Parts: sequence; structure tokens; C-alpha cells
Amino acid sequence: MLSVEEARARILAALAPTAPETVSLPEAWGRVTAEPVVARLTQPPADVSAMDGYAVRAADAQEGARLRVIGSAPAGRPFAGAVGPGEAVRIFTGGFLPAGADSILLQEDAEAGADGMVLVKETVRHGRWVRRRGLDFAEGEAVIPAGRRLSARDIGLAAASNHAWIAVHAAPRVGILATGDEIALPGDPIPAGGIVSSNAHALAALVRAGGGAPVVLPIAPDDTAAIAAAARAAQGCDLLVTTGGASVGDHDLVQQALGPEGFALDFWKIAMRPGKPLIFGRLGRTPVLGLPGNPVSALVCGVLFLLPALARLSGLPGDPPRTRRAVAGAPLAANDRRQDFLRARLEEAAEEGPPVATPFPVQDSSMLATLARADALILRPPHAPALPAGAPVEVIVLGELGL
Ligand SMILES: Nc1nc2c(c(=O)[nH]1)N[C@H]1C(S)=C(S)[C@@H](COP(=O)(O)OP(=O)(O)OC[C@H]3O[C@@H](n4cnc5c(N)ncnc54)[C@H](O)[C@@H]3O)O[C@H]1N2
Ligand code: MOO
Repeated sequence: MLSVEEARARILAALAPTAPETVSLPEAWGRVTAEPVVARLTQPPADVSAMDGYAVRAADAQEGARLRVIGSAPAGRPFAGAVGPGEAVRIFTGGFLPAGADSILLQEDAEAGADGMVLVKETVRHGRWVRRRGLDFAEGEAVIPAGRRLSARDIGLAAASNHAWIAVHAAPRVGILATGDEIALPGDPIPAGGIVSSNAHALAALVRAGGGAPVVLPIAPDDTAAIAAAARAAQGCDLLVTTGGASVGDHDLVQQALGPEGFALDFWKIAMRPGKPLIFGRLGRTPVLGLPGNPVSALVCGVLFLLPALARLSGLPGDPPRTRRAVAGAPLAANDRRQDFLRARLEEAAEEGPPVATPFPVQDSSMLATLARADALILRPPHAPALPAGAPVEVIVLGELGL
């Protein structure tokens, strides 16, 4: 059995970022830049006022001085002339600083007279309230690097630097194929001995959280021909994810079904719990991630392997999920050779210190309710010794992953 780290490394090594495409700014949020965004202008384009007030020469604007107001410079309508000695120009936030002026007299520090003069009530410091040309960024500057997932802030920056379109990696299309005779879609009639399929829906949501576009395929029964046909249909996807049929039972048919289709197995089985019978390989050009059917196993494998795979396909490195330090809220048993991921509640420490992670007492991999209520997964490395309550542990915080 492979370690979690080795399995993840092999999955990532087999994946390449999707091709770039050009999308409009509102579409670009959450996507990963395929090339740097280079500013097409300098911002601000000129020295501008940061406040409403008067553009003045600081040398003239001593407390008690009276300056002649010779014009006005609102944002978008620069004053054409120049400010000479003893003069001022009425200016508003964002207005271009007129020639000759070097500072702004704040409106609150001035008193306009009916005679076209303005009284300086507070001495003006040279350069005060002037935003220099290029303060924010300069034309030609790479304001956003390639390989960055675009935040709302980045979208604003791209717009300000005069880009209406951005080259990003295509959102990875992930085919999701749930298999099993016993499963039915929520709301559909449930066959005798059947259960409702939760995996496809949960995984589709996880794919969205990871920046991908889920393509949920119809459920395939435990029948090699049906599984093969469904998998063939999904070959246009950047990744095919199956759930169920990954284990050793007579009805666990994913490998049997895909074999004759030319499936090349990379590995099967990982030293982890839940999630041992994970399959990874390639069907033609399409990488295939075969997740176990147990709902918690499928989602935990989704966190550990599918999210990094989505990141890699999206143009990011595909780092493992970030772990944080916590302390055990209950004693933990010694672990065997499989790395364990325990569903746990996470609570702030009573006093200062790391949060407290308390595992749910029953960790059966069919139990979705405990997964939904869990805030975190406690990592228990292979062969970890028993730990008392209060001992330090590493946790993956599920909320941080958007799950
Ligand atoms: N003799 C052994 N039996 C099992 C082993 C083993 O090593 N030796 N491994 C166990 C482990 S661990 C897991 S995990 C499961 C994984 O099995 P499969 O991937 O083959 O999944 P299925 O057998 O098809 O289903 C398992 C379980 O999950 C339910 N299921 C399946 N699909 C869905 C779905 N879309 N939504 C909700 N629930 C689903 C299914 O009804 C089963 O109850 O194998 C163990 N057995
Ligand atoms: O690994 Mo299975 O996923 O333990 O239930």
C-alpha cells in the first residue's frame, strides 16, 4: 500500500494544467491566471488630489494667508492653467493637480470668502494630500503574476490596470460517475435493498469548491458494459472521478470494466483510513480517480487527492491541504500502519493556545452526519503512539477548504 504523500505525488505528476482561455473579468474570479496581467496604464495617471480642498503652492499657504481662487479642477476636468504665487485652484478628490501647485489645502482648513479669495486657517505642508503619479502601479508592471487564483481584489486590480479580458486556465471539467446497483438519485424511487446516492452530489460540490466544473454522469449499475460505456462518454473531461466498486468484492467492477477499454492502472490502495481502496490510472488521455464508495471515504479522499488534483489542473502547484496545530480533546488510541483521518469537532481553547480537536467516538466510514458536523480531520500518522488528552495534533480544517 502506498503512503498518502506518495499517492498524491503520483497523481499530481500525471496531471497538467488545462489550456488557457480568455474570459471577461466577471468570469475570471476564482480562475488561475495563465500569464501575468501587465498594467496597460499608470495609476494614478497624474499627480491627483486625495481630498476636497484647494491646490496651492505650500510656500504661499501659511496660516493666515489669503489666496486668489483662479479656477476649479474637479475629477475628470483638469484645470488648463497654472497656479502662480498667491493663487489657488478649487480641487476635488481625484482631480488632477494643476501645474504650479504642489500641495492641497484641506477644505476644512480653509474659509472661502465672497471676494474670490480663500483664507488659509492651517499651514499646509509641502506635498500634503497629493497622490503622486504611479503611486499605485506603473504601465508595463506585472500587477498579477501567472499562476494566481484570482480574488475579488485581483479582479479590481485587473480592471484598474485596464484589462477587460484575462487569460486564465480553463476550469477543469470533472466527470463524476457513481456506480452501484443499490444506489438511486435523491428523490427517485429507491430499489429494494437500495440507498440514496450522496457521493456524486457531495463530490460535485467539492469540485466546485476546488474551482472545477462538475459533470455528473448518470448512475452506472454494477455491470462492466454500463460502467465502460459511461466512462467512454466522460473521456472529454479533464479528470474522471468514479465512486464505488473500488474494493475487492465480486461487485466491485471499476477496474474490471475499464481494463478492456485500455485503462492503465497507476496504483490501487493507499495506507489510509478511511479511503484505502483508491484507484488511480488513465483511460486513454483521461486521468481516472476511482474513489471508494463509502461516503466518508469518498469525501476524505476528495480532500486529500481531488482538491490538489483540481488545483494542479487549474494551473496551481497542488499543495496538500494545509494542516494546523490543535490539541487532542480526548485520549487517542495508538495507530496501525494506515494513516488515520478522524472526524472531529474543533473548539477555541478556554485560554490562549491552539484549538481543541475532539474526535467523534464512532468513526465508521458510512456516517455522513458526523462528517457534516465535523469541523476538522485529525491526522494520525502511521504507527502513531497513543496520546493523552491535551497532546498536540495536526488537523485539516474543513471550513477553510470551502467544504
Ligand atoms: N473484504 C474487503 N471488503 C472491503 C474492503 C477490503 O479491503 N476488503 N475495503 C472496505 C473499504 S475500506 C471500503 S472504503 C469499501 C469501499 O468499497 P467500494 O469502493 O468497492 O464501494 P462499494 O462496495 O461500491 O460501496 C461501499 C459502500 O458505499 C455505499 N455507496 C456506494 N456508492 C455510493 C454513493 N454514490 N452514495 C452513497 N453511498 C454509496 C455502498 O452502498 C456501500 O455501502 O469497501 C470495504 N470492503
Ligand atoms: O477505507 Mo474504507 O474507506 O475504511 O471505509
